[in-house]
Amino acid sequence: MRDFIYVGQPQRVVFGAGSLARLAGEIDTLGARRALVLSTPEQRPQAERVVELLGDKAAGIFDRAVMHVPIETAREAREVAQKLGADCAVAIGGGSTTGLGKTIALDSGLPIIAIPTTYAGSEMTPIYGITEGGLKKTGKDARVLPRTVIYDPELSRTLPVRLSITSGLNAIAHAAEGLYAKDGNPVMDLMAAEGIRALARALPVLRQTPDDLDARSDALYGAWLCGSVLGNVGMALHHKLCHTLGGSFNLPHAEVHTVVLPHAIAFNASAAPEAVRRIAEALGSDNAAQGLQDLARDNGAPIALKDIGMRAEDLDRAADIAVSNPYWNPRPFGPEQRGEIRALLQRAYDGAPPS
Ligand SMILES: NC(=O)C1=CN([C@@H]2O[C@H](COP(=O)(O)OP(=O)(O)OC[C@H]3O[C@@H](n4cnc5c(N)ncnc54)[C@H](O)[C@@H]3O)[C@@H](O)[C@H]2O)C=CC1
Ligand SMILES: O=C(O)/C=C\C(=O)CC(=O)O
Repeated sequence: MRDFIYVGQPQRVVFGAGSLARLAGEIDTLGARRALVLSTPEQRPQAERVVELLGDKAAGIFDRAVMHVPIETAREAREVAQKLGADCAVAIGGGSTTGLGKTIALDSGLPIIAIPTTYAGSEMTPIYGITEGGLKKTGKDARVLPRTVIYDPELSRTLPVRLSITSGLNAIAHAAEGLYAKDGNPVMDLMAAEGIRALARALPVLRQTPDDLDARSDALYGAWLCGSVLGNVGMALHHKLCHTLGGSFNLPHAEVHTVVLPHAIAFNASAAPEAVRRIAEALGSDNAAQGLQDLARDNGAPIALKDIGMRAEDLDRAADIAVSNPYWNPRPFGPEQRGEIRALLQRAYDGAPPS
């Protein structure tokens, strides 16, 4: 019998090839006048293109976004926004740039327009992350949810193939865990299954032809759906393991998601059989966990933690951290399950088949 709570998120989403051209109109719709444009150093040329498009609606560029949002960078960006008299920020880039925008919004309330160029999905969530003194903390706050999101598949054409695949699997992870979230609902289930389907279809095409605009559009559509799921329901074991490995051992975000996901899904398979059946169906596979590892490996993405910078001697500490403050999960993974989580991490480290 159905029993759920659904809360819609107040966001405006503009999707389509060439939709970057609608940015100035979207700033008007927000009632704003001067935008600070945020980017990573690598994406400064895209930020400059935005400034050119905006003319006198551009207050300036802050191009120092980096992964996991160091608090010093967030403070600096906030000061620059204030000094330049910006009344909104435009974040053009992946999760790192969107994350920087979110930390500005957290204190200042400055509205954010996100223009995602990866498939991380942060633009659809009220989740923020910030790193202080080497420790990353995450939180949820409605103030950080971007007010407007412009999805222009043209902008992701330059995303390197490896990051296209791993970022797509980062998105799939949001949907996969959404299907067994304790606060899930039928709308999110539909979005999750459709998001996984779209990405599973698009990624092999992008591996072969990274410039294919239809596949870029399909992947970004999947990222929107999967990001929406993450924004609406809770995270579980998989995200906890990735936050532990990324935050405490500085592993690359999308790659960690890619490697860990098959193992987390295998761990949860007996406790959430219907969710896992739906993941497999959306992947077009008869085994969800193996289907996810195949999707990664067949498209040139890493499947072993040892290949993305993890050290064998850190596995014990990773298991300790992960079980010390667990997220809700359909199969418990607190201190009593430490041995099972350590074994899961070993399989992920080795790149073994999920079991
Ligand atoms: N709060 C949330 O809901 C979520 C937050 N995140 C956060 O996002 C961060 C990771 O974001 P990602 O998108 O994986 O990577 P990223 O934003 O760090 O981008 C990785 C690299 O790719 C470059 N890049 C991005 N798009 C490009 C394009 N179209 N063409 C060429 N280069 C491009 C960037 O400039 C950067 O150098 C992490 O800090 C993670 O914690 C990720 C997912 C959800
Ligand atoms: O793991 C994810 O992809 C989702 C959430 C985060 O990364 C949290 C953050 O913003 O750092």
